[in-house]
Amino acid sequence: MTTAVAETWTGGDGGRAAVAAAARQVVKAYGSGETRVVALDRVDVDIERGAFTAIMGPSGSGKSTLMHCLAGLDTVTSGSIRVGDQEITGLKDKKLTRLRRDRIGFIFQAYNLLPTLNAAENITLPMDIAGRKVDRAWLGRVVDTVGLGGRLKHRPNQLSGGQQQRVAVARALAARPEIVFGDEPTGNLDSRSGAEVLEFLRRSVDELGQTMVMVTHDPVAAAYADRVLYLADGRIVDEMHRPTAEKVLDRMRMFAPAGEPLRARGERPAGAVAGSAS
Ligand SMILES: Nc1ncnc2c1ncn2[C@@H]1O[C@H](COP(=O)(O)OP(=O)(O)OP(=O)(O)O)[C@@H](O)[C@H]1O
Repeated sequence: MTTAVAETWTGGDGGRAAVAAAARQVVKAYGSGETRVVALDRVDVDIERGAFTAIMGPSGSGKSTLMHCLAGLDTVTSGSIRVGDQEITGLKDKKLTRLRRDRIGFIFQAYNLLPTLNAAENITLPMDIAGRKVDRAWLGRVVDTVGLGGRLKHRPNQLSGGQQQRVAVARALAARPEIVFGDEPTGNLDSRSGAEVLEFLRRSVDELGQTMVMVTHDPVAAAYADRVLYLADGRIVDEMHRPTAEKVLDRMRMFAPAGEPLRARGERPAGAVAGSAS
């Protein structure tokens, strides 16, 4: 299988597209001549609105590239990307920047919080910079959902890693983006803090109706999603609905290149130093 597309483009959600983002025949190649690398090879995918999608696959299979192309962080070599109803392929930098700012949220492995600002200020910073009014009622719900109520006046260095990542999650959700993309959002956290953050991501989908897309290597993390897409050599080779960690691990065994060690949360490949595993 090389496609993961929905049967219909729009649903009954008041005319809003049921598909939050889509890729059609997307090719992304880096370099040229002998050094040309095809990171995405004619990928078709629909990201369902209001659902939690995980993207998995071996190292180098194109997970981050797919996420970056869907989020307008990178351009495609050919094919097209839509966010909602808008074709973003070919948009000029300024328009892409505005689209990312207004419609997309990001959570990265590094929390990227400003050390001099407290949690509340970090959460509203992107909106303050954009000159957007903060919707206090919504912000209250987001803060409750990620469980930060008592810590809003704390600076990042007064918070644990898990709490800092929750601030980053709240920052991503605060502006009510159409989609939140996470690149290994729990990659730097111990399993307990990671589970907390994943539970908040799940709640943001269930209770706030957020659309979430997460790149992960971790079958336990992927089990929080509604659907897992598997990439190999730049193609979508499989997908799974209602995953469990065991089923994801079994599927990973099927697709792991010979000799590549499989990792579950907390396990690191031999010789890796803490924090270096991607
Ligand atoms: N800027 C770049 N220049 C050249 N090649 C690149 C660049 N970015 C990615 N690639 C190549 O594209 C392929 C896909 O990379 P990508 O980072 O998307 O994989 P990934 O599945 O996210 O890997 P990992 O799990 O290791 O993060 C790899 O072969 C990678 O070396």
